[in-house]
Amino acid sequence: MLYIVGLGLGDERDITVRGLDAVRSCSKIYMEAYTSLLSLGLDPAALANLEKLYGKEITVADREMVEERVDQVLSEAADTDVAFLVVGDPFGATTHTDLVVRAKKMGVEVKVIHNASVMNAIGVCGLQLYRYGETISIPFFTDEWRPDSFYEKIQNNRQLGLHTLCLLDIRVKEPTWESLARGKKVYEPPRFMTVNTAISQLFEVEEARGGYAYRRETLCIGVARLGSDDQKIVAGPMEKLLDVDFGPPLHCLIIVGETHPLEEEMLEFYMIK
Ligand SMILES: C[S@@+](CC[C@H](N)C(=O)[O-])C[C@H]1O[C@@H](n2cnc3c(N)ncnc32)[C@H](O)[C@@H]1O
Repeated sequence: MLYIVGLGLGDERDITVRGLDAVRSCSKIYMEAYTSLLSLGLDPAALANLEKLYGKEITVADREMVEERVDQVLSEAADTDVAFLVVGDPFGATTHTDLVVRAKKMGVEVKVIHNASVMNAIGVCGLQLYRYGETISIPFFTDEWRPDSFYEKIQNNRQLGLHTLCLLDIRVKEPTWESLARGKKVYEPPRFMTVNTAISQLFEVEEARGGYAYRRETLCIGVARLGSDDQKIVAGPMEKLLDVDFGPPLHCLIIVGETHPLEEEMLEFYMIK
């Protein structure tokens, strides 16, 4: 059996009771290591805390490993119980549908144990979840690569009066271009996009596109470390959020659409002074 277990957004104790029972019953535990800090091994204390609470050794599985060795994980799951841990919910934003499809094709039974995701915990900002449009991802711009296809999506959402959740790039274990050309991979240091970088990139795109999807005064909400004890949520005009220090990752950003009076009342609590 393959258990795909959501860990939630806070710390190791956010696992559900059902998730913990499943993990403790498994003989092998993998953890997805490309969409969150906790699982990145960048915080060794967090990993040690997980292992201590779960009473199991955890193999951190980076994107390369999941892509290249998934069949090995699935063969193990055909013979014994294996848990694959995902920070947040297994189907929140980074879907693990491909893993489920492959498992099912190999005849491996799958059980999913859900948890909170950035996609629903964001409700704490006060904007109603059913008034969001398409979620977008903002990638880091480089000198050669400045993809901005998210712009049309923001524009569509805003034309419909809907809010836009922007997920911000995480670059972990990315090989440098030069090392790929040389045929021997050397990895870039890990990077996480801040709310500030996301806003500067959005301004750059807006300027290049002629400017009508959003403006410097558009109301936005910057969110950092959602679900943890030190989460930070600040609402205000986009240009003012540029100067706010949101602290350590992970960050995301909301471009606010048309608001309902109750949404506005809640937003007041987060408004920049
Ligand atoms: C691809 S999603 C991962 C989704 C995860 N499986 C879940 O269900 O929450 C990763 C992006 O979501 C956002 N994110 C995830 N966790 C967050 C948190 N605790 N606080 C703020 N943003 C977060 C960041 O922008 C990050 O780059």
